[in-house]
Amino acid sequence: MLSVLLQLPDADIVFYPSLLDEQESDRLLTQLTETIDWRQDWITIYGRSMPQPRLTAWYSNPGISYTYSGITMQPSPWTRTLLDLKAKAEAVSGVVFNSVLLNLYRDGNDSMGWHSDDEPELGQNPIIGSLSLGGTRRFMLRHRAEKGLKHQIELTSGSFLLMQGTTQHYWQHQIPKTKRPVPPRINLTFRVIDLSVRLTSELDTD
Ligand SMILES: O=C(O)CCC(=O)C(=O)O
Ligand SMILES: [Fe+2]
Repeated sequence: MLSVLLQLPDADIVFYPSLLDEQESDRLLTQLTETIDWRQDWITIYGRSMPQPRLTAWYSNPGISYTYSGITMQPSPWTRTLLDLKAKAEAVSGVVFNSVLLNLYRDGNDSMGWHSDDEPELGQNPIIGSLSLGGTRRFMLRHRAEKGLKHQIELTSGSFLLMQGTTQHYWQHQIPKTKRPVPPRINLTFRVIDLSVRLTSELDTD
């Protein structure tokens, strides 16, 4: 499988332009749009409550909830289709994932702001496998300390982006809004949640 290693300091990011072909990607976009248990969460920014600018869903092995930005997501059980996609992501990356966060960007107004995926339960060096389906969106990266260091990559339908090593320590990423008309897009970020970290921090707070 063709892959491109991004030449970025303090990062380990590999891009696979075509994990899935166009026809397969189109079919999956339609199927997942209709069958996933999408939810609209609300977020509070500067004391104001507003709908998160995308729909989300969380699927995982039993008992793995996920908390980020103050939202805790209870898992839905794996579906046949998600398990197939998980197997494909695992085959190229050599990583065994136990969960996936899905994001549905309905149009160019949907987005995800600057962040690192660095919650404690993602472990010391989080491994994240990101599969994109549908409309191409721009994925922007910026170094947290070296402000001039930036990179961007167009996440096309069927592509897979693997982030690992120290990437989340040193870099943030975002999907900005766009005024260009863009078709709907689904992104699946397969993750490895470390349950022992969860257990320890829960015990600590008791
Ligand atoms: O939609 C994307 O490509 C990025 C999603 C993302 O960064 C995340 O779910 O943490
Ligand atoms: Fe992310």
